[in-house]
Amino acid sequence: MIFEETPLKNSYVISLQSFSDNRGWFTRTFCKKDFEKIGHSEEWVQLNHSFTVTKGAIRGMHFQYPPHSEIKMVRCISGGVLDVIVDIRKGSPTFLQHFSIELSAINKKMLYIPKGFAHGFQTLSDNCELIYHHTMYYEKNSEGALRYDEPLLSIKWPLEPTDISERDLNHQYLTRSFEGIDLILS
Ligand SMILES: Cc1cn([C@H]2C[C@H](O)[C@@H](COP(=O)(O)OP(=O)(O)O[C@H]3O[C@@H](C)C(=O)[C@@H](O)[C@H]3O)O2)c(=O)[nH]c1=O
Repeated sequence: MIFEETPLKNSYVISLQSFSDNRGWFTRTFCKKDFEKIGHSEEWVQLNHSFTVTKGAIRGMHFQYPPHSEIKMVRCISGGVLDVIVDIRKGSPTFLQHFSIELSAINKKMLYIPKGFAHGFQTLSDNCELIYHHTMYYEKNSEGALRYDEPLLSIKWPLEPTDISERDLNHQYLTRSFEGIDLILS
């Protein structure tokens, strides 16, 4: 596994190393020892899997408020997505900056998303499947979100949005008073 820190401190693009032969390939997607090198010691307590039918669909930008802030790791196992994270850590030098990367079944890249980030993606093909690892249990009442079209973020989605959930269309725009997530409370 190769870990490359993104410009947003503590978030990583992880490239997997595949062993190929005539049968196909084999790759490791998690190793406690390797992840300890980037300071990861928490347990994954939930694994989730989503399927999105339509190319151009957007899901996001989601996070959980403290004390349920979580580390997330995402991998696309069918199709491809533009995956986007936004730094909403209070006091962070990269506060409200975002990073995006294509994750696909072909490139097998994973994104490691620390606490205090919002996450979302747009599908670049039909029939996209994503696998998520989470260090916190899903807490409906702690869900938070930014809008995918938030002007303070200026995320450039590559495709015209084709499908967005009612919930995601109803998130509020940020106000200038938004100071971010205080991770001391996590
Ligand atoms: C996220 C989640 C949802 N649910 C339920 C709530 C709801 O009835 C149904 C669908 O939920 P949502 O509409 O929030 O699904 P979705 O919009 O796909 O939410 C996901 O979006 C991406 C961007 C993420 O980063 C994920 O962590 C997650 O928030 O599944 C769970 O039971 N457990 C979970 O962990």
